[in-house]
Amino acid sequence: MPEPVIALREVKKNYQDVNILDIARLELPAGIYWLQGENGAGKTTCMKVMAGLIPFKGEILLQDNVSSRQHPVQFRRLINYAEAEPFYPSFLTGRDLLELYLRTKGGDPEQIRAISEKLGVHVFVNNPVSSYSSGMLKKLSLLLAFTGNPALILLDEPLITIDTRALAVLYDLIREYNAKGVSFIITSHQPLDAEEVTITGTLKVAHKNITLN
Ligand SMILES: Nc1ncnc2c1ncn2[C@@H]1O[C@H](COP(=O)(O)OP(=O)(O)OP(=O)(O)O)[C@@H](O)[C@H]1O
Repeated sequence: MPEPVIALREVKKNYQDVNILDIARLELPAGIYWLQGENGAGKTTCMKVMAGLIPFKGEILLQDNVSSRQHPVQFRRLINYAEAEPFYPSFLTGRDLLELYLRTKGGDPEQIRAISEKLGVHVFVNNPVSSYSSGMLKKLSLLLAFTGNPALILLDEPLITIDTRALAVLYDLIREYNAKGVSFIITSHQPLDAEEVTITGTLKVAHKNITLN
């Protein structure tokens, strides 16, 4: 089996006393994965755990040797996450956030400028996020997910709220970045368009565990 892009070992996540995830072992080779599960099954929790954004028990390895425990900074640089319902401090502009991400995550500013124009973010990037519609917020969060040099990008419900033009751009980006070696895990209650992306496998979250098909 090729080197996994992400490997989970004995990962457990509780909210207060309630156990939400209990994953003994999961290894994913590079690819594009559709993460499925019923409402409340734990998909968003799983993504936040994978991205190192919330505390959990156990360990996650990226690219076989970057550990969530031993190399937390390097770990977070290799993984990007776009929230289902992004929320940013209202007084910031899209440009403030973009500059912060480019400063902390790095990556090619020209490439991000090009994506911004394709998604139409450049039109409103100088306005405070408090003035954005839900679709504009979503486009900004998707743009931020392509900053840096990630090995894995987690997209939580990326298909909802964006217009059809932005959706076509997003599918192009997923294909383009995947061809460059970037893996994706995507949650969606709607099927991903099989003509736009070839899914490597489906991941099912159920009974606190994740299975790969
Ligand atoms: N901050 C929190 N504190 C306590 N419980 C939480 C918190 N966030 C999520 N939960 C609980 O964890 C479980 C999993 O929630 P999660 O948001 O991960 O599900 P999901 O699969 O993404 O659902 P959906 O498809 O509805 O978005 C749910 O029972 C939810 O109530």
